[in-house]
Amino acid sequence: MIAVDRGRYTCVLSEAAADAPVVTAMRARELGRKSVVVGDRVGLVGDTSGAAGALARIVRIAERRSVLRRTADDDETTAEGRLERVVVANADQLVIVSALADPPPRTGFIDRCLVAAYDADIEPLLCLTKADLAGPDQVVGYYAELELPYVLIRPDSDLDALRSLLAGRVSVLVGHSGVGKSTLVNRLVPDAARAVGTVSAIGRGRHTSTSAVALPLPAAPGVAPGAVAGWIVDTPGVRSFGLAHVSAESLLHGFPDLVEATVDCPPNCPHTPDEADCALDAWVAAGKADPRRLASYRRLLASRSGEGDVREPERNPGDPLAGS
Ligand SMILES: Nc1nc2c(ncn2[C@@H]2O[C@H](COP(=O)(O)OP(=O)(O)OP(=O)(O)O)[C@@H](O)[C@H]2O)c(=O)[nH]1
Ligand SMILES: [Zn+2]
Repeated sequence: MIAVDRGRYTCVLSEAAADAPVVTAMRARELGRKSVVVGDRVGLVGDTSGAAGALARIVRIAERRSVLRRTADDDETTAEGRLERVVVANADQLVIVSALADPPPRTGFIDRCLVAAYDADIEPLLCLTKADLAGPDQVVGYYAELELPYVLIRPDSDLDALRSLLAGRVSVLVGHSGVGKSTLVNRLVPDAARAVGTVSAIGRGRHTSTSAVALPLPAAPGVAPGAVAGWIVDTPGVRSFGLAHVSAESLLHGFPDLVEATVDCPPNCPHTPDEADCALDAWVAAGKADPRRLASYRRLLASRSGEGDVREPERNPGDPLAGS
């Protein structure tokens, strides 16, 4: 299933061929409350001809290989805020799109995405755009301990390195407004607007859609005409990942440079700043991890439990990369 709009699900009958029939379907009643999300492999019955006006029914959702989730918001005070949502099923990779300038990179956001990726058990890839405006050293330095793969994007660069990392996989792209995600999607899938526009379920082009949309990456010309080189899932509606559904321990998976320290924590240590025996403070004091990393982990911890300053909107001068 590659797109959904107002109860109409767009499905492709083959994920490997660019010209595979596209079928519009609705949920069958027997699915109960189970939601169908982009990336789901589904069983279809009824009219699967893909002819104009034809409507099939989704009767089955295959077991998911991975589940990328978010809590809609960190706001515990509203029903919406506590709602856990599946964003995409069966993704292999989370591509975190961040500009190096204009807007400046926000490691709080990147850290949040990393936690979501580890929680979903999919691989993160840092995609640093606007490399023509600023160098990557600060951001890359911050993640030095993580062996986080990254690619640099500038307007005139070829996208070969990125394309090879996307090849044969389902990759979800996330990023703040203005980082150049649309520009990148349009470069990767030159007919993205048209491709999505022709899918009746979506309406008039991608900008009318706020939910995730999967787009087939065209194979390099001459390599395998008509083949799909991989899929990217654009997530125009996802501006961040609320992490209320992730436990404090799981949250640590996004911080592999801190995990080792916690073997010296007392049992059930909450790892918060007011926990006097938390071993994380000594770990950082001993120079074994960057203090900004611990600060970021604790900001995410606090945002989860509804305490503290969740958004951290202002960049403070002592911590030029902070903010989520
Ligand atoms: N200098 C520079 N500008 C870029 C680059 N990529 C995109 N831009 C510009 O950055 C602005 C924002 O790009 P978009 O692609 O619209 O950003 P977006 O992340 O899709 O933002 P939304 O459309 O709000 O979701 C546009 O004016 C682009 O032309 C880049 O690599 N270098
Ligand atoms: Zn601790």
